[in-house]
Amino acid sequence: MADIAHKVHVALGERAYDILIGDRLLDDAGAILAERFPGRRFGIITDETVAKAQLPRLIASLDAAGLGHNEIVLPAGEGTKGWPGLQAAVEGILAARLERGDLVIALGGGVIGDLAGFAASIARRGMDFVQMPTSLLAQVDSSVGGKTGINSPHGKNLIGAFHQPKLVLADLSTLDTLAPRQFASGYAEVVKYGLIDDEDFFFWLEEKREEIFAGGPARGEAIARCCAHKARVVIEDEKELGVRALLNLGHTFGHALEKDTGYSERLLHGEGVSIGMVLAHGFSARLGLAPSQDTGRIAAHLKSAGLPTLLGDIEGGVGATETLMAAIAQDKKVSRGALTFILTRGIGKAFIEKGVAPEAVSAFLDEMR
Ligand SMILES: NC(=O)c1ccc[n+]([C@@H]2O[C@H](COP(=O)([O-])OP(=O)(O)OC[C@H]3O[C@@H](n4cnc5c(N)ncnc54)[C@H](O)[C@@H]3O)[C@@H](O)[C@H]2O)c1
Ligand SMILES: O=C(O)C(=O)C[C@@H](O)[C@H](O)[C@H](O)COP(=O)(O)O
Ligand SMILES: [Zn+2]
Repeated sequence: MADIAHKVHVALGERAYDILIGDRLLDDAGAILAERFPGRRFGIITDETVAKAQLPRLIASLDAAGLGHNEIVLPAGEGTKGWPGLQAAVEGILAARLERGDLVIALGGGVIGDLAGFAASIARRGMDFVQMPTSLLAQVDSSVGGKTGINSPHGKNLIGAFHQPKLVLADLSTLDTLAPRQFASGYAEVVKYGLIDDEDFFFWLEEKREEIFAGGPARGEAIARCCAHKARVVIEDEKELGVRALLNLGHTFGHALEKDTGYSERLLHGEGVSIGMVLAHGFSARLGLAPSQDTGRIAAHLKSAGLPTLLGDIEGGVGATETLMAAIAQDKKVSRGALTFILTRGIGKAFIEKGVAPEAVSAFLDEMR
C-alpha cells in the first residue's frame, strides 16, 4: 500500500468524508475503494489530457481489485464546464447503466471535479461520487467542500448544487505530468488561504515557493494545510451563509475576467484569482482599509510564481469597465441587488463587506487600466 502522508477529516455529520493525500495513491485506489465501497461499480469521468496521463494507472488499480468500471472521457479545458459537457457526463453515466448505488469518480482538475460532481448530484436524482484531483488547484481547493456546477453565458458557476464527495483521494505523483502554467494557476488558490486569515502561512509560502514548485516535501505539506483550512471553513458553513464567502477572495473580479475572456485558455481560473486578489487588496487600500505596501508584497509573490497580477497582463486585453461591472452584478454573493466583496485590512485579514457601492468599484477598475 502507498503511504497516506496526510489525512484530513471533513466532519459534516452524515455527509462526513476523508481527504487522503499521499504519493502514488492512485495505484492503490482500487484497494481503498474496495474496502470503503464493497460491491459497487464506478463510472470514471475524466478529460482527454488526464486520460492519457493518469487514467491507465487508475484502471489497472481497479482491475487488480476486481472492481467494475466505465470511462467517460470529455475534452479538456474550461469550455467543457457547460451544458453540453454536463449532458455528455450525465448521458454517459446512464449509458453505462450505473445504478443509483454505484459511484462516479471525478479524475482530473477542477473542471472535471465540478462537472462530474454536478452530474452525480442529478443523475438518477443523486449518486455518490469520489474526487480524485490531479491538478494542484483541485488538490488544494475544488475537490473539497462540495461546490459543484457549470458555467453559464451569464456568469461563472451560476448553475450547480452543493453535493459533497464520499472521499477525496489526492495522489501527489499525478502533479508530475501537470503543465507548469497549470501548476502556477493552482498556486494562486494556495496563496489565497494565507491572505484570508493565515499570515504565517503566507510568509511560509514566501520562503518555500521554490521548494513547492520543485516538488520537495513542502509541496505535500502545503496541500495538506490548504485542505485542513478549507475543511475547517466548510464544516463551519457548508452552504456559504457566512464565513465560507471568505474563500471567494479575489473571485468577484476573477470570475468577471474569466467570463470576459470566454472561459478560455487566455485566462485560467487561478490566473483570474491572482489578478482578482491583487485588485481586492488594491481596492481595500484605495478605500483606506489596508496598507498599500501589502498589495505590492502580494503582487510580487504571485509574480514570482509566474502568475499575472494586472489587468494589462491578460493576453488580448479586457472588455470595457461596464462589461466587467455587468458580470460582477451576476455574482452569487449579490443580495437584494447589493454587491458583496471580500475586502481586507492587510495580509491575513480578509473580511466580508456587504453593500459595496458599484460606482466605487467601477471607478477603481477604470484606474487600474
Ligand atoms: N468547486 C470548488 O470549490 C472550486 C474551487 C476552485 C476552482 N474551481 C473550479 O476549478 C476549475 C479549474 O480547475 P483546474 O485549474 O484544475 O482546471 P482543469 O480542470 O481545466 O485542469 C487544468 C488542465 O490541466 C490538465 N490536467 C489536470 N491534471 C493533470 C495531470 N495530472 N497531468 C496532466 N494534465 C493535467 C487538464 O486536462 C486541464 O487541461 C474552474 O472551473 C474553477 O471554477 C472549483
Ligand atoms: O469553496 C468555496 O466556497 C470557494 O469559493 C472556492 C473557490 O476557490 C472556487 O473557485 C469556487 O468554485 C467559487 O465558488 P462560487 O460560489 O463563487 O462560484
Ligand atoms: Zn477558485
